[in-house]
Amino acid sequence: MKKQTAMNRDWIATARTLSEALPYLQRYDDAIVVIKFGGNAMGDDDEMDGFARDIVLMQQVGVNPVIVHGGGPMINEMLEKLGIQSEFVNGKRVTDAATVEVVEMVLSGRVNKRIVQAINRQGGKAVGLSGKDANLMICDQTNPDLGFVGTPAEMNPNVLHTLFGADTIPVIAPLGAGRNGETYNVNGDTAAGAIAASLKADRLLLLTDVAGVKNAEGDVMTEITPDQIRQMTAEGIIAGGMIPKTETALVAIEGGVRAVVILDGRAPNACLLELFTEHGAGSIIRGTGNPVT
Ligand SMILES: Nc1ncnc2c1ncn2[C@@H]1O[C@H](COP(=O)(O)OP(=O)(O)O)[C@@H](O)[C@H]1O
Ligand SMILES: CC(=O)N[C@@H](CCC(=O)OP(=O)(O)O)C(=O)O
Repeated sequence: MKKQTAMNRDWIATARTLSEALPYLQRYDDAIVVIKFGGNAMGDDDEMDGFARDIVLMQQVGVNPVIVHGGGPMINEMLEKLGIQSEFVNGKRVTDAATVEVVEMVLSGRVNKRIVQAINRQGGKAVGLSGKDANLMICDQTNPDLGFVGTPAEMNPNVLHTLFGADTIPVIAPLGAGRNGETYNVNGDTAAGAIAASLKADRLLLLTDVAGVKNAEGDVMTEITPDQIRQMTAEGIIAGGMIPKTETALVAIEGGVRAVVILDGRAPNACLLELFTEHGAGSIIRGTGNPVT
C-alpha cells in the first residue's frame, strides 16, 4: 500500500512536469534549435540513444532541430591507427591533404551515420549531410599555416528549410566546400555557430563535457554576458576548448541567434531540461536584442 502511494506521487509529479511544460512548448512551437553535439559529449550507445530520443521528442512537439556534430576524439583514434601525426593550434587541427581525407571519412562516415541511425531508431527521420551538400557552407582557408582548415564564408541554408518542411532532421558534419573544389575541415563549434546564424535560430545549444562556463571559483554561471566573456577570456578563466565555444556564442548572437546555451551533453535529458523546464541547464548567453527571451 505504501509502495503504491509512492508510485502515485511519481505519477502526479510526472503529470505536473508535463503541465508546467505548456508555456515552453508554446514558446518553441516551430522554433529552430541548432544543437552542437561534440565528440566528447557523445558517450556510449545508451547515452547516444538518450540524446536521440530527446531530439525526436523535440521534433514531435513542433521544434525544428538541427544537429551539427563534432568527432575530434574519433578523428584522433583513426589518425593514430594510420600513423598520421596531428597537432592543434588555437583549438584547430593543422590539416594537410592526407588528414583532411581521414577527417571527412570519419565525420561524414562513421560519426554522422551513428547519429542518423540513433535518431531513426527512436522513430525520427534523420538525414546526414555535410557543409558540402547543396553548398550549405562554402569556406575560405582560415590560415595557410593550418592547411585545409576552413572559415565559413557563404551559407546557403535553403536545403535545411526544405528538410524542415518534410519533417526531416538534418545531421550535419562540419566540412566545408572550397571555391575550387577543396574540402575544408571546420571546427564543429564554428560550423554550428555559422549554421545557427544563417538560420537566425531561436537557440544554439553547445553540448560539451562540463556543466557550463565556470567562474574563477569554479562555479557554473547560469547567465553570462558578452562583456563578461571577453573579460574572463582576457584573464585566462575561460581557456582551452571553452574559447571556441564562447567565441562561437558571440559570433552567433551578433549574427541574429536569439540565445546560446553551453551545457553538459552527457547529463540525462540535458536538451529537454533546457528547453522545456523553468530550471534550464548550463550557461546562457542572450542576444542583445532579446533581453527577455
Ligand atoms: N571557464 C571555463 N569553464 C568551463 N570549462 C572550461 C573553462 N575554461 C576551460 N574549460 C575547458 O573547456 C573544456 C570544454 O572544451 P572541449 O573539451 O573542447 O569540449 P568538446 O570536446 O565538447 O567540444 C572543458 O572540459 C574544460 O576543461
Ligand atoms: C579544424 C578542426 O579542428 N576541426 C575539428 C573537427 C571536429 C570537431 O570539431 O570535433 P569536436 O567538436 O568533437 O571537438 C577536428 O579536426 O578535430
